[in-house]
Amino acid sequence: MAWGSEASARPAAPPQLTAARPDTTDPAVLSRLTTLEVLRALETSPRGLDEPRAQRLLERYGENTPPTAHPPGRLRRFARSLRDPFSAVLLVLGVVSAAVSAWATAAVITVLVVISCVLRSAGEHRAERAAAGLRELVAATATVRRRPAPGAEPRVRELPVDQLVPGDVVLLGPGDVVPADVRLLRATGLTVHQPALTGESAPVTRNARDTPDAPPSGDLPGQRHLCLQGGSVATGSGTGVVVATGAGTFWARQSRPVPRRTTGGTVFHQALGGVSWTLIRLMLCAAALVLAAHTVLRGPALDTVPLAVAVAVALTPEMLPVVVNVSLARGAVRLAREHAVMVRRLPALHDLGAMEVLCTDKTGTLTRDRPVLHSALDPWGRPDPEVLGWAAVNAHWTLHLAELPAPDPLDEAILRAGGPGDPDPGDPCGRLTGLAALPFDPVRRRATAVVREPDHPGTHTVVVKGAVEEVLPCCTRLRTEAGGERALDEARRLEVLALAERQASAGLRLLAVAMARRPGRTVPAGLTPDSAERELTLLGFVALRDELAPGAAEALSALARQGIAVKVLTGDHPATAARACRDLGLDPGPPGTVVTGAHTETLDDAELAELAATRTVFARCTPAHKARVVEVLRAAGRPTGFLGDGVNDLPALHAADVGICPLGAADVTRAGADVVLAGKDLTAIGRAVTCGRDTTRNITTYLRVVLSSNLGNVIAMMVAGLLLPFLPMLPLQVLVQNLCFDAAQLAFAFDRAEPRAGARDGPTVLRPRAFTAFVLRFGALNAAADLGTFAALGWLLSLPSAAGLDTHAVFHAGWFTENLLTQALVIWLLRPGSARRMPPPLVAAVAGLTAIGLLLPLSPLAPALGLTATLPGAYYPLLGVVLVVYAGALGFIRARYRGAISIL
Ligand SMILES: Nc1ncnc2c1ncn2[C@@H]1O[C@H](COP(=O)(O)OP(=O)(O)OP(=O)(O)O)[C@@H](O)[C@H]1O
Ligand SMILES: [Mg+2]
Repeated sequence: MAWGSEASARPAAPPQLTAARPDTTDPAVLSRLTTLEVLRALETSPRGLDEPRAQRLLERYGENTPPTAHPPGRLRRFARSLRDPFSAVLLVLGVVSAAVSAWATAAVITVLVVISCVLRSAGEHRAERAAAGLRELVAATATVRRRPAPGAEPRVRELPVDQLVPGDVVLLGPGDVVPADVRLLRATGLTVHQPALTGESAPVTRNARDTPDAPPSGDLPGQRHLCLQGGSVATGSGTGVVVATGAGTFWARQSRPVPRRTTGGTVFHQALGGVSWTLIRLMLCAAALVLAAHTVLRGPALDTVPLAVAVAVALTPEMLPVVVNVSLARGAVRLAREHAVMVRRLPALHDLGAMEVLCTDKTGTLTRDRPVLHSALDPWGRPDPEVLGWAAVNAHWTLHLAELPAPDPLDEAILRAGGPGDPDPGDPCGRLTGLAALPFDPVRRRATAVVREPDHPGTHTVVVKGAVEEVLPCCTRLRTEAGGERALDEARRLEVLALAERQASAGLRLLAVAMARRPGRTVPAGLTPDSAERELTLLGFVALRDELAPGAAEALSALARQGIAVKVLTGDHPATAARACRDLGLDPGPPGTVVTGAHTETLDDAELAELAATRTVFARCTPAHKARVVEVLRAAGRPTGFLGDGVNDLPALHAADVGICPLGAADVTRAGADVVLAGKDLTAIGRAVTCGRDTTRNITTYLRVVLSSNLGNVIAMMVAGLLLPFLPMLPLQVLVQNLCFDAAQLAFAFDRAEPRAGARDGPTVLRPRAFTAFVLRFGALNAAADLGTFAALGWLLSLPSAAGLDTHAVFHAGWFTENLLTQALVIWLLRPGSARRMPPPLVAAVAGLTAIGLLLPLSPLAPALGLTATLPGAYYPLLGVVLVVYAGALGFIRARYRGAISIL
């Protein structure tokens, strides 16, 4: 690349060996050394390392893998899974049982907790492994300058980040993640985002200094001439030498992992927390009720405590964390395999399903960001090739002088069309000399280059290009039709804006180009936007056309069908944005309804939330504007996703419940996104949403089946407790049947929701209220089936033929069998979708429950559990009748409340 070889022409510091090599990873040492000393210590130069030496250094220092915390061991993971509310509550119940000497109850509870924790930690381990595998697929690269052989000319190339070694010279540009600890050699307008390192959320300025500032406390992140691993470039560019990699970096030495985006507080965590606490409250109420009812009826008795405990345990969906984890991990793996969508944070899958609004960036996401030149116009709208020439001068010299690792697509298009950067086509070999540059940044929306023209000795020529609304206020004059200049009065200004509006409405991306010649001999020291970008003469515009991204229109219409509102938040001109929306089939609203970033600043959060609820397009947004729109939408209670590719999208990506980035996004955007689309087609978003919804639906089905059947049991147990002179089911029996049911429920994690053709589709969130009505209805039905069984058993036991049978044991065995069989029926019939097309794990669960229900009371284990082996033969036909009636009623209610079953 040209700017790489240009830079290499500068004299290099000869590599010298020092007797005692200072340790450049030591903050105290590093903060003392000059740039030259650092280069010497690392035996490198601004021309970069040669490949053979880099190989040797790689062997010596090892790979530059970002330091991650040691993956927790089995025991740690097990201990961690004890921390979830269900395990904690169960453990308390176990302790209560032990306190009243109900040892069997305490033992079964312990077994339940252990099984759930083992399964959960194993599931998490597998999910983490899968996620790590996916992360590798989106691993980043660094731009380095290396020489193929010791004497050869340096070349700039992309290198996997883990191959970097101390001494490598890296180029940093907007959107790059700082790949290692770097001492800057050059920097232009460089600002780095490093909230995790300094706690500041705004980007911090970085510049090259030969002699470092004396830091007050040896605090590396505060030093302006260093870019530390974990930061990312917000604007500008820089070249630096790697001083520490892998375990030697600042972060590794803090023995903390490079922080990722915070995961707490998303829809998923709130939803799961809400559901868990609702259930825990329900469970405690039920236990208290059982205790109170039995005490009132029979006076205080210690044996009701284990029963109350058993009821509480029976109501606890202790497998919920396991089912949630396994379902999410399976969904993520399926998305990766079938649709090339990487879910980097598993709960994001739930949040995708919950998403009600998707905010998306335009350029690079809905459009391809491969602009091609359409026209170059003077301020009056007539073709003028000279304007393109000056735009190319600006693009060429900002690239060169700022040493950007890669040109921005707009600059690339201008350079492709405008040649090597000289406005005079008669002399294309570059008579100009670049002096200084202020690279583009998304807040200023302009780029400036200062050059020297041989025909204008003693002057500097400032060339500015950027968004029309940003360049125009810097202009005081404009080119006339005759090639002269005149003052830019208010009337002209309005005319120019109207021309820009017309061009933008045609879908063109428009850049204004302006210049000024100012006296000056030397390179302007300390070039600032204020000093350079003023009193310019407007030369005209370059208009570029960008194609729509493949599949963007289909993706948007699929999202609309899925009930997701799409909003476009772009840095581009309102009219260009509105036109792109129209071309994509998204209604931008009547003319004048595009909201601008500047306008959002005049509104408070409530006003902006109101506006954001109804408007579709937000244009001329800075990164902060984008993030604020996302924040107010979220604060209004609408789960919000953000889809974007650029460094200007990062704050919004972090602010959203789910951050999604398309293929080809900047490194830092990929690193910050929860979901990465690795395929070309944007329609994968719709599929990811469907997968998220299916996963949530599986979890909800699990909760509904488990809770309705458990609630039924508890109601039946309480009613029977009031009617019978003995405990309707012994605590141990409650727990054993609970254990069987738990095992069967794991199958829900393997359920595959069926295509919901024609059904109303919408965002899915785990919401306690969403299934309370369902659970009550089906719970009552389940209780009715239990009570029917009690009646049948009561009648059988009153017959003369039953004389001599152990009434309690027969009753317990009869109910035990009925319970497991009704639970099998519930799994079979309450699952959404066709009962005939159940996946094998669910078939196995139904068959297993049936077999245990029928055979356990007949097995040698029965007496130990207080179940008898001699159920009267007449019981089975009666049970058959109860089950058939129950199944019929289930089917009836299911058909009646079809909507309630298939939709949350
Ligand atoms: N290299 C550049 N030089 C000068 N001006 C630029 C350059 N790149 C972009 N601009 C101007 O700045 C505006 C904002 O750019 P920004 O990167 O924030 O958003 P965008 O690329 O237009 O859109 P989106 O936010 O949808 O990706 C652009 O519309 C353009 O007018
Ligand atoms: Mg973009």
